[in-house]
Amino acid sequence: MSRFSGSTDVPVLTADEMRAWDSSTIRRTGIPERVLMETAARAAASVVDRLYPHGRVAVAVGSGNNGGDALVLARTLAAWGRDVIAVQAGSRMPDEALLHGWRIPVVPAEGAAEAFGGAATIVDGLLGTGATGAPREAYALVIRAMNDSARPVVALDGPSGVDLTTGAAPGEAVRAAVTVTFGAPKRGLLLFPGRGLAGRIVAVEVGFAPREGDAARLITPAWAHQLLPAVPPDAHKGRMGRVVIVAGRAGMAGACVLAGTGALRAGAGMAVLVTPEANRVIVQSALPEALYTDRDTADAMEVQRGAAAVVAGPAMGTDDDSLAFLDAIARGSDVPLLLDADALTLLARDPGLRERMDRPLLLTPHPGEAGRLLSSSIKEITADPFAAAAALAERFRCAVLLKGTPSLVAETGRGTRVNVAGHAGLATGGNGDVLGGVIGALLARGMEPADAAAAGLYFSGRAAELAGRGRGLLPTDVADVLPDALLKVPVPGSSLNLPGILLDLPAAV
Ligand SMILES: NC(=O)C1=CN([C@@H]2O[C@H](COP(=O)(O)OP(=O)(O)OC[C@H]3O[C@@H](n4cnc5c(N)ncnc54)[C@H](O)[C@@H]3O)[C@@H](O)[C@H]2O)[C@@H](O)CC1
Ligand SMILES: [K+]
Repeated sequence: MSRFSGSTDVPVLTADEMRAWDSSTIRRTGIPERVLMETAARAAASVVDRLYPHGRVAVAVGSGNNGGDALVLARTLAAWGRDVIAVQAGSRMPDEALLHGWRIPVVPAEGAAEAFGGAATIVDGLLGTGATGAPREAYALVIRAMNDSARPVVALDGPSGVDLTTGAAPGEAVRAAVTVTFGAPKRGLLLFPGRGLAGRIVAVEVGFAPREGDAARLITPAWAHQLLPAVPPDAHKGRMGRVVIVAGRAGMAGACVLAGTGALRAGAGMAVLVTPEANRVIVQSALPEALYTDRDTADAMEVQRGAAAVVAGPAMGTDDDSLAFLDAIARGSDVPLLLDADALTLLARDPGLRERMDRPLLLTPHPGEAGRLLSSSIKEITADPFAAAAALAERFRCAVLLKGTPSLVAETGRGTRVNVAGHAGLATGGNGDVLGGVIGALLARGMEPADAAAAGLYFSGRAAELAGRGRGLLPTDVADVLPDALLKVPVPGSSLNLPGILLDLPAAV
């Protein structure tokens, strides 16, 4: 569950983008860097004071501006009457003047374990966006002492040791309970392993000017709901969108049922399931609300007549017959087409398929399928999913939903959207099929492919949150609560009154 204060626009930045935003703010507004630091550190101090109001606070100080934040925070907490001690990790302190004459005991890195042992809470102000590579020796020592202390750690801007652009942790890295991040969440806080080390993320506003240019953005509840077309009071099934679903080779009826269920639960006026005769009895018994068409005898053009969107691929098969049928489907209409699963494997085998169709297109690969489409390895895809999603969008001239944690939506010329709704309970076979159906329904209501993909991710994730956090969640459980997820913007659940946007990304169950 996340508290977004109703925001529709929350950027997700790389370290470079953050630095550029910082310097453009200073240039455009004349605000001194010291004031930004003061604001950031005071916000972080109030998070520490609200979440951990008792006992000594040990503040680990690096030699750059992240350490500067730490000193301002230390001084602020001291002025608020808190008992504060500083641990110096670098060969020098950032700027003692930041302490405004307040006397705070400082111990060297070698004294870190003892200082942390005597504290109730630790603040990590070692490294921020200016870090390069694995933390060097004195820093690594302090980080190890922090992690061994079993005290809650509040990280400033990011857990030290995590690359705030890629989420990589090449050496020692802080395991934080809370990360107070400045200006906007950094990419590396949403990508593993960084995401697993960041804890709860509080993004605080520190006085930056509005951002210029394209950046990745979070898919926020308010944004997703604002995109959702209203259901008119005089709606009829013809106006709510007919979704054609090509899924399930013989013996694989489940994929077809799940995609159809997703489409109908997301509000499609009608779902038409195109699947071999062998699947007919199962499909019609499991989902009597959907129409059935025999794929073996179907005419690709005829079957898409009256459709508002088409979803093709879940378990449809990767043999030559499936390729021929997919080709005929792709060329047989101009309404939006979503290609998932086997259809992506077929597209990788025959990329010319893209040139032979003339319609809005959305691809929804997982990293394995993305790797096949880009002729690269899964490792390369997951090392930089932002780049992979953008490369796919460019290569196939379409919207792309790259599945993962987080899932991303990219389209050339539009900033990437990052999903944080949902949890690992969605990691079950069949949830991708439901998602395809959900997005199909949103496409059928006239949403742009990238918007439908982003909203589909949000509403499916939100449904999983509503369905519960335990293990053993079935895709149909998620689909069944979709109507509730679609209903209204969730009310912020937090009563902590923190000075920023709270992202409570689920930890392990
Ligand atoms: N204007 C902004 O963007 C703001 C930035 N602020 C803070 O400033 C931070 C960025 O400050 P800096 O650019 O000074 O960078 P950092 O403070 O993140 O790190 C740079 C310092 O760490 C050292 N260092 C780099 N990599 C290291 C490694 N692997 N091991 C050991 N030492 C290493 C460098 O020699 C340098 O002294 C942000 O993360 C944030 O905390 C805040 O003051 C708020 C405003
Ligand atoms: K830090």
